[in-house]
Amino acid sequence: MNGDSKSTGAATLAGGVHDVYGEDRASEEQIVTPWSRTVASGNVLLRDPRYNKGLAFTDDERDYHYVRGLLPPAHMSQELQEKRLMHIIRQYNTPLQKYMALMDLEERNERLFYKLMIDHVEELLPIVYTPTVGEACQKYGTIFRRPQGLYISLKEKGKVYDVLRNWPEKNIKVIVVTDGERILGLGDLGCQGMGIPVGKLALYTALGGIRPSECLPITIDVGTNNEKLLNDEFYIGLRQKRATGQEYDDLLNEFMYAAKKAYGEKVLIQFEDFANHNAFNLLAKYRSTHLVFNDDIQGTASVVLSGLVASLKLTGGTLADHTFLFLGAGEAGTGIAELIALEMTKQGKISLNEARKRIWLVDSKGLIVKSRMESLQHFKKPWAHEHEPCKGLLDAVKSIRPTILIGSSGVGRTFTKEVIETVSSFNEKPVILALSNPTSQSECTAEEAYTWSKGRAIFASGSPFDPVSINGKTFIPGQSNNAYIFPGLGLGLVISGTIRVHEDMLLAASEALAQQVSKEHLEQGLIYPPFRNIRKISAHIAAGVAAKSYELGLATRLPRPADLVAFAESCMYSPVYRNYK
Ligand SMILES: NC(=O)C1=CN([C@@H]2O[C@H](COP(=O)(O)OP(=O)(O)OC[C@H]3O[C@@H](n4cnc5c(N)ncnc54)[C@H](OP(=O)(O)O)[C@@H]3O)[C@@H](O)[C@H]2O)C=CC1
Ligand SMILES: CC(=O)C(=O)O
Ligand SMILES: [Mg+2]
Repeated sequence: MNGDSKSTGAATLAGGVHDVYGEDRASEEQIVTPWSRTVASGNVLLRDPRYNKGLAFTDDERDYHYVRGLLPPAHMSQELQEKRLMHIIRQYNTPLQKYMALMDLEERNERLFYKLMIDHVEELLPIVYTPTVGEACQKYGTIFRRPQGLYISLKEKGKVYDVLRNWPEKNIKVIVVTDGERILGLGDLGCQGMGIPVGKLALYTALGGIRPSECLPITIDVGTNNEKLLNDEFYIGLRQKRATGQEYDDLLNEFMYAAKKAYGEKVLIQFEDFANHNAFNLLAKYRSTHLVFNDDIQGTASVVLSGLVASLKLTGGTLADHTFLFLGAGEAGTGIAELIALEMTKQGKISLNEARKRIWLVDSKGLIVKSRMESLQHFKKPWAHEHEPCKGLLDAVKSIRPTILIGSSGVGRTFTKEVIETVSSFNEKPVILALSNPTSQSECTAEEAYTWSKGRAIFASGSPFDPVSINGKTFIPGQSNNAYIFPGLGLGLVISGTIRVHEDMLLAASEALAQQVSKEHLEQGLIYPPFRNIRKISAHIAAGVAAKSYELGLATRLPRPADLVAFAESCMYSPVYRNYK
């Protein structure tokens, strides 16, 4: 018995605080009981990030909730706090310091964090999301302070449901899950991939309006093959090589069914940054039993298709009039290719086979052609057309003569001067998308695309680039990133009570996004609307997705709201401080 003052004779410790539960006096060997109050008032209220509002507590609130004296006497509105925080964040020298400051803020004051994110989305997105989140994942063990999200490792096999029940929130609507094997274009970061689900879910709230308490970031830790991490004393994950085969499948399966048991049939599970040897299989296995989608395959496809549809207004022609060449034939590349082909079949009298013939992909071994069929992974086979082998991208560009060039290889600086000059030599307005993240892995920079194409490229990239000035003309590069799609897509699925994701919903999301591109945007060479309008954009995407879901009979929230955009907007989380009684 360690907390009994009678037995020890010491009723107080540490400046007179009554140590009722004995934590302070317990020696390191003694066992203590973790304990916390359940009603948030006083110091507990101030330290609860969901309810804390710092100096914005009114005098009455300070009285009623026992915080008088726990705060300095001044009052500060949320707007003034926001101004102060932005000032502090802008003082930091490096993006990683800003990232850490923002994560600390989220831990301290959730509403203020989201107010900042929403009001300064263009400035803060590159911090909380790509590219900075990539660096944060690489250094996650070193910068680790408090855990965010739920870790399910091989050690939890057989207990996954219990682990999910440990999460403090019970009403979960969206899970983003990774196993950390393909984090952006940075490869296997093991357990440190947690930064990605955390970042994606912050965007679900800030960009898509899903309540923070309804979001659950999860990392499944099956080990890592990253030697550097395995030898890093600060690594936070299991120190073993990745489990594969049955052992991997069993843990994933246990997780998928435990998630449904814990949160219901309609919990949305977004697969994120799995390596392609698992990603396609997981999607195929669970798409008919769970509400799932793979962001890298499907979300990316939807955002890229949207940008391409918008770009047709600049280049002319229909999708089927274009020739597409991808560098990278993995999740992103083949996912985009499939959706483009599907859209072509919907637009015209063209078969899927005919549509696919307009699309070519290059992988690490060269152009995907028929003669390679035997050795190709299943997701590449539909793209193996009759053609001579081409070793590198440049040869493929010369031979295929694409009108649209898309980078999805995860390898930086692969769109060389020669590649861009060649593609620009036979296109008045070449469409060039350098999708790979983070910035270091981008196939080219915005400046390179505009300079080497002599200002003619219609360019967008996965990670943001600043505007570029060439010979007095300013070019504004767009960001082609699935962050435009998944928050609105998820919102649409959640508010309509959708039970399964259908490809037509991805097309609906894509179309809704393309509709937000105005004439003025196009005149500036932009094929995506600015992120600053993202909440409105997300509401439109959500409405498009929900409408499609009702049409397909997959929505369970009845009756169908008449005005789905207004309904989506009304469902969105607002970070404005609430009054407490
Ligand atoms: N902008 C956005 O919204 C998104 C961007 N991405 C980015 O796209 C990139 C790829 O992701 P993902 O498709 O999931 O990855 P995958 O690993 O599934 O695919 C990568 C592909 O690139 C090929 N590749 C690798 N190196 C080379 C090379 N030197 N030359 C030619 N091809 C090469 C691989 O070839 P092989 O098959 O032969 O190994 C593979 O086909 C990442 O950087 C990721 O961050 C992903 C999703 C969304
Ligand atoms: C954006 C994204 O999902 C990726 O790069 O993996
Ligand atoms: Mg991803």
